[in-house]
Amino acid sequence: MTVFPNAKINIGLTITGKRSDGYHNIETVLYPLKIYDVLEIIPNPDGEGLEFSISGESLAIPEEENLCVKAFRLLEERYRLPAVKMHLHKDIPSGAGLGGGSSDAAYTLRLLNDLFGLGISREGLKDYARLLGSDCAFFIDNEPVYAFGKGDDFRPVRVDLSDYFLVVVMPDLAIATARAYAGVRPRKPLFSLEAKSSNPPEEWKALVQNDFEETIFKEFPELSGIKESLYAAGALYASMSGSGAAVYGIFREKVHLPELEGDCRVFYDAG
Ligand SMILES: C[C@@](CO)(OP(=O)(O)O)[C@H](O)COP(=O)(O)OP(=O)(O)OC[C@H]1O[C@@H](n2ccc(N)nc2=O)[C@H](O)[C@@H]1O
Ligand SMILES: Nc1ncnc2c1ncn2[C@@H]1O[C@H](COP(=O)(O)OP(=O)(O)O)[C@@H](O)[C@H]1O
Repeated sequence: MTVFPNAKINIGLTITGKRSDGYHNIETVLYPLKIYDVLEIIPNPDGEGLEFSISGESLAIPEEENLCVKAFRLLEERYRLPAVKMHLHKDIPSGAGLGGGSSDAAYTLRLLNDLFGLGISREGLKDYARLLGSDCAFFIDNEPVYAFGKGDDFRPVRVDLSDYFLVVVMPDLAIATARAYAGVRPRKPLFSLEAKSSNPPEEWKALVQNDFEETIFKEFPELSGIKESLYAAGALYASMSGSGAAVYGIFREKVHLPELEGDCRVFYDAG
């Protein structure tokens, strides 16, 4: 069976404190994007365990560190899984703040559960996903949410970008999430992102900000340049997603940005 793990953006992100487990408490809105990887899992009656293969965008990690493989191992320890072949085709850029690896992991859990009738509930799948990464559980339901705590507790929000045109720009650089968190000083939120995100995107520019931008834009000024280009092209709201490096713009109308396409991957109508 083949499924299409999708990406996400963060709409606003406040880092409110450092936790005793080394993670940070955050407040953010997670919103699914129409940018996809491809994941196929089929039974492999002549094989043993997991046969994993990968194509597309290259990842500089060994197979056992791939989040799809980690998700398989997590369930393999707890359930009787038949031998499978799993193929992942990567198109979602990595180190982008688009959650591609987390989505691959969540879709692996969902697909194994469906294929082999494991009977794991939605909440059970989210609990397994939380073991694989803070972003991962979001992709089980894949609905817009206000995320808090480590970023893996959720409440539904009324954010709907389906009438807008979303552009996601990924420059040729990757940012490691742990390093991005290490550079940020936590702060108290000025207002409730949960409440403000239900205001229309036209009002977000003055209200909704991503705390990672301050430090990451200093290190990579080209990202701030991309955000300015998106505003210059008429974006109602533009921001870096999560810990970067992707920057997105929300537009009222369809746009084409050839000036950004030379140095970056540009995804149109991604919302
Ligand atoms: C920043 C966010 C915003 O949605 O996403 P990305 O930009 O990575 O997509 C998330 O918080 C990332 O989630 P995820 O990418 O799953 O991170 P994890 O694997 O859980 O953690 C990677 C590392 O980031 C740091 N980390 C992560 C989450 C958190 N609330 N506090 C942290 O300090 C920790 O150093 C951890 O070791
Ligand atoms: N299937 C996967 N796809 C992408 N990245 C993966 C995957 N498995 C493990 N990783 C690792 O996870 C990290 C990035 O995860 P990803 O969710 O794609 O990006 P981001 O944290 O920028 O949203 C990278 O260090 C990458 O090596």
